[in-house]
Amino acid sequence: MIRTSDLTKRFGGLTAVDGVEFELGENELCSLIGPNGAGKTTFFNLLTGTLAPTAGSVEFREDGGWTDVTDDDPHETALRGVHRSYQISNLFPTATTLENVRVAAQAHGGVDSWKLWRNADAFERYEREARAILDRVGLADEADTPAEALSHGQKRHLEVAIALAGDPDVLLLDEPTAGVSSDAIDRLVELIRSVAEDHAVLLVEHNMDVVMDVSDRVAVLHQGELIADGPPNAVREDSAVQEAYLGGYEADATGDTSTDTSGDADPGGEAA
Ligand SMILES: Nc1ncnc2c1ncn2[C@@H]1O[C@H](COP(=O)(O)OP(=O)(O)OP(=O)(O)O)[C@@H](O)[C@H]1O
Repeated sequence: MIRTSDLTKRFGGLTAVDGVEFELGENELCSLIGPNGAGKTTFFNLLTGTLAPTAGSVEFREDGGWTDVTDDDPHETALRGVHRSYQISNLFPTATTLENVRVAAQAHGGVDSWKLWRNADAFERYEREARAILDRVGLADEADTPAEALSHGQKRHLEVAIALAGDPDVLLLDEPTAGVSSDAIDRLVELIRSVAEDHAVLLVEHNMDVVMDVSDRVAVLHQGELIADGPPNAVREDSAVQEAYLGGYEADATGDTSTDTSGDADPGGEAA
């Protein structure tokens, strides 16, 4: 669905993303992992057009061929079907859960979607769409709750709902489990799994139990370079990956999903 060639981003003398060749297939769930500062967020920002690359290209698959979207801005990439959730909450806090999703669905509908006085049915259509999405992400009972009153885990579900409201083909999820309690993580993992059944998903995640559990593929960035890309088990055994990032990680046989490899510099998100 989306691929990069020699994708590079430099900030002054620092190469944050270094010649990355990457491809995400239809309905594939790939996790992007790596230590703090490895370049994961920068890579996301290059895919969505939030940042322009120093070199290389981004292409998106549409109409049976590849379209060069390297110079697209975030609005253009969103219209093509690339949507992301954010590490830092991007919600309207005082608006209800339903309104947050309805506004996102309406925004995707384009300029005419705001001329609701011309089309009385449009408002209801977007609201119906929003309710169906809330149902899918398990927030139907919270439709009238202000976003700020949701639990931390529910807010992460709402962020996924907002991304889904853009009717994406490719979903980029930026640390969706950050700061979420372990019982809420199980529900979030189920949601990620379900979303990946009909979307291509690229997941940035520090919780290795989650990564090993849900991913079809794992890609590893280290100092901006893609040092491994393959099935979870093969990547876990890879000696370069062990050295750069996974040193000491072993899957927890008890199913405890608390393992977090984000390192000391950043505990991986806000408190629960
Ligand atoms: N706008 C910027 N200007 C200068 N340097 C930047 C900028 N954005 C990121 N960097 C640097 O680029 C490198 C990669 O950062 P990035 O945020 O992409 O890493 P990351 O893998 O997402 O880290 P984390 O896991 O902590 O979120 C870091 O050294 C960071 O300091």
